[in-house]
Amino acid sequence: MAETDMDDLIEIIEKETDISEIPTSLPMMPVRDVVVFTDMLIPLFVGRDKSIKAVEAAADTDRYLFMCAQKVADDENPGKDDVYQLGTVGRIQKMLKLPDGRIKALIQGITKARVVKFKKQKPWFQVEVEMVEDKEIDTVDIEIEALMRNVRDSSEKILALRGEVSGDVGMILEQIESPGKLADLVASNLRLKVEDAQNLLETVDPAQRLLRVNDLLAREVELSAVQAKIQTNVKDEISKTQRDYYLREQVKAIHRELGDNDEKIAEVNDYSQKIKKAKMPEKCHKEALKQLKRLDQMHSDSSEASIIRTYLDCIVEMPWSKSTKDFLDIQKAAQVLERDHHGLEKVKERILEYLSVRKLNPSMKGQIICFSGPPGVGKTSLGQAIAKAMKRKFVRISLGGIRDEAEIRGHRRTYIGAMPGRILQGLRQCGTNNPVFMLDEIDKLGSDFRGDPSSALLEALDPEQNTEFSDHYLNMPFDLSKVLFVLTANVTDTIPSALLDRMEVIEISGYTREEKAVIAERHLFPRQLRENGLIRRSITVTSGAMDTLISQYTMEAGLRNLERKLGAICRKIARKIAEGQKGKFQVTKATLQKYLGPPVFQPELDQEESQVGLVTGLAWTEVGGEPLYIEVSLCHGKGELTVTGQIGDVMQESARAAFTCIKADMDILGIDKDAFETKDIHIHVPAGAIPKDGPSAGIAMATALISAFTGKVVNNKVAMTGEITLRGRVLPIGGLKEKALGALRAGIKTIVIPEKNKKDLHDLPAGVKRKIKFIPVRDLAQVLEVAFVDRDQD
Ligand SMILES: Nc1ncnc2c1ncn2[C@@H]1O[C@H](COP(=O)(O)OP(=O)(O)OP(=O)(O)O)[C@@H](O)[C@H]1O
Repeated sequence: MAETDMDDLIEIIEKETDISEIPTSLPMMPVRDVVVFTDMLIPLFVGRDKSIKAVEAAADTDRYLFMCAQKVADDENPGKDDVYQLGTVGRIQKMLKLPDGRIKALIQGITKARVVKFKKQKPWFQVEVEMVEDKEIDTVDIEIEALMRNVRDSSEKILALRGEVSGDVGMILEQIESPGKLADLVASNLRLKVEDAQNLLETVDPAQRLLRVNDLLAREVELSAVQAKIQTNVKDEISKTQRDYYLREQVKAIHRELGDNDEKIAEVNDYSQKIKKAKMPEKCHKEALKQLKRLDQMHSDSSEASIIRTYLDCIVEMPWSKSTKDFLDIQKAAQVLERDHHGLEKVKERILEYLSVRKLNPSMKGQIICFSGPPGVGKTSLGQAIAKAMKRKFVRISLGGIRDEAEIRGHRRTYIGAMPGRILQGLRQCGTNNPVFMLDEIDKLGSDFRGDPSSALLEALDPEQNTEFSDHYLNMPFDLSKVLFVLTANVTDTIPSALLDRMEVIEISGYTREEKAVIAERHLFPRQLRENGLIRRSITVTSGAMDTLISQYTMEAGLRNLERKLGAICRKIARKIAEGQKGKFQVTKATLQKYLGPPVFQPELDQEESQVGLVTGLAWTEVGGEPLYIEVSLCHGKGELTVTGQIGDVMQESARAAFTCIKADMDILGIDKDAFETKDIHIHVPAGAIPKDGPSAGIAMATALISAFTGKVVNNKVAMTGEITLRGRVLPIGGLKEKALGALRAGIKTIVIPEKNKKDLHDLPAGVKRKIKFIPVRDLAQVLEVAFVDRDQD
């Protein structure tokens, strides 16, 4: 195999060889990839067997060798037709046998020759050749001279473009005067294709050959120029990349100096992802991006940046488009409500109606339900049950004592420590935009110079407005229309009327003893057992114990204290078990004291005997209904009326009205006419420290006054409620159910009620109606018929 290293510049051997001395029968060596020109000194690696043999045969004789190019470079064993007939006779100048069997030979081209005959096959090709000489040129004319100069220039140009030093070569080229030799030297260095080189070799006219070389050179110049340009572009590209890298590093350094480090870049990226994920409305999305851009341009340690960060955290966590799927299986919902709550039929029915409408009309505008009733009657747990039934999330916030509008609507972002309002905070916490949202204690909402929270609440609750609820902090509208608001209140009178107007109030009054016993047995006690780590089987509370627990250890409309007391019993038993005591524990009426100490309430005590001037009224307070005792005393004086016992204006007026009423009718009532001039009248309503108000004690006060003036004894088993007019008419009152339950708790057997309240009896639990006698009255005379104790009976 022959290889050439074209970068080793071939030397010009000027020494002339006598061609006639060269034998015409020569060993032939096919060479690939290269055409050997005359006067060319070429190093060859000879590897193929036949070629090695040919070189050895030449070396053994006079070192002449015929070299011709093979037509196909890959051909390992070319035949006579696979090589060009015209080649070059060369002379081996040096040769070296390499350890791997190959030969390295330095061969000099002497003359061109053509194969005349392929001789008998030896281990190598032996050929008969005839020498081919160049056409003679007599004189080098001007045209050839110009051509030669051109060729020299182009060669130098190429060398320069290739980045090779041209000094020596330029000199050598300058020294060559023969156009043929110049053509051969340049051609041998041009990295020509074998066909092109062979073509040149075969051109025997030196001028013609030079012309061709010139053409090839021109092409080569162009190629080299393009190549050089590409190279420059690549270099440019590399240096541009380097420059960019350098600039980027500088920008990074500047950012670092400004506090914009990698963390900040990561933070900004993180926020932009989160903003995308939050799926907020277009307008809000724009605002969020605006704020993010501001953050990006800020020093990350600045206080403003931390404000923006808190703001972005808030808006990306808002449930703009996250909602739970409503579950509206009415029967299942009924089961959930029934399982968690005993009684409350009307309330449950209303809730199921609501769910049914929602099922038929999913786009129904959010209605506002308000549960009103004393503490511990299950308002909150009903709200939770609604959420459970609909499979919605449940949020609860308490509005008690809120006076600042910003609590509802949020602070403007300019305030330090500004936050969104409680409604949006609640939504952010629960993570969906359609929870059951309970606003507790709406009746305790206040207002002062910091604004009116109820008006902000109105905007949040009103289905007409709340699609675009604007929170000051968020500073963008948030749609609250999917939220199911449930409000709770103890009384409805203190709820701002604009709010009250928009809600559907569902009254939940207290429970009777029987109801409490059932609820305690089914719900409260099992829960307390669970919470205290006890098993049901190990403890029993007898019904007698439960009854005493309800009547003597609690005095409430709801169930909170009862549950607390049951908890106390469970804790005591838990301790015993933990200390190693075994067996079953039974809580009876007799052992109850052991667990809870002496009874706290003695309901019958206050009214042990009937007296003159002492009447039992009924009050309706936030904690339910309860007896209200009215005392009247007469003492020596000038007819002055004093009313005490922390009573409000309305009650004061009611006392005056009652007084005037009986004064006007004193004859009929049998009151001594001097009594009003000679006696001072004092009406007192204990307990004096608790504020009381309302007109419903009117008939009770009138009765107490009459009793005091006439000396008639008032039946202590009769309670009364009703407003009185100056003409002695009895007007209706509110909260009859609560009052009746309170009276029952206090052991009252008869209640005098205004006739117009007769319709409310329908709503009373059957147990109450069974145990209490209700006497509807139209005027004071009818009240008195019931109120006074028959002396004979007495
Ligand atoms: N009808 C009922 N059936 C079963 N459990 C009840 C019933 N009513 C109330 N409860 C239980 O009584 C406890 C007190 O009820 P809850 O906390 O709902 O009262 P509330 O009316 O919301 O009181 P507040 O007005 O003070 O918030 C709860 O544990 C609740 O489960």
